[in-house]
Amino acid sequence: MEETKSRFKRICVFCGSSSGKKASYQEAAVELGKELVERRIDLVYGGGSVGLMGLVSQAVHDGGRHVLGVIPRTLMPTVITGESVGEVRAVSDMHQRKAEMARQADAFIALPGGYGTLEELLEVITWAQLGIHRKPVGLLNVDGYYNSLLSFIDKAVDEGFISPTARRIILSAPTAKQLVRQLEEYVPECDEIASKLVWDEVDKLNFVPGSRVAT
Ligand SMILES: CC(C)=CCNc1ncnc2c1ncn2[C@@H]1O[C@H](COP(=O)(O)O)[C@@H](O)[C@H]1O
Repeated sequence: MEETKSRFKRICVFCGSSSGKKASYQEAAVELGKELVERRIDLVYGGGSVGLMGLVSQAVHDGGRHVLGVIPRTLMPTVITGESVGEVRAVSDMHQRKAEMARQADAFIALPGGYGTLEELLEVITWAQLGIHRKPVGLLNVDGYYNSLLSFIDKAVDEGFISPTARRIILSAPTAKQLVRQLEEYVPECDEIASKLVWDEVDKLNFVPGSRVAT
């Protein structure tokens, strides 16, 4: 397979701890893993081997890229979340896990998933809106899984709860190849107020103003 260089060193993937009912969800998780390998991008994710999380991490590991699983100590027993491949970093709670995954990544992708995936996705979007980071965020909209979420967000824009600038934080595409290409081309727009906010070092998620990606 020919390798393509990327502006990203490591991407964080949020996805279901279940596999979903359609084979297309599972195929998309493996496809995304292979796309990261092809572009020489490492993975950070929530650890373990359950559901789509297991499929994407295995695909990246099999392709020879580094896999970092960030997992709260409580979820570490393999009877709960399964064996992790690659490096495992234990953290004390779910909040630390999200902060650590976000700190380690240059971009975020959400595959289909449930509450956990939505929560992680919406948090990094909110952080982008507040200027805590300017890393791209993409939805892998497999078989239109996220159509209703995207319609809801468009309604929130129409109703005046989300600004058009903040709407443009979320990228989406039906395939991994298209989505990663969009993430590569993403140019963050800065809300005037957010751009003036000064966040603590801890909160900043390695964002250096003026740099193309996180350092
Ligand atoms: C006790 C139990 C149900 C464990 C198995 N389940 C899990 N194992 C690992 N990470 C998870 C688990 N549930 C939620 N997460 C976190 O939330 C996301 C998946 O949640 P969900 O399946 O979409 O909602 C993942 O990205 C992960 O960071």
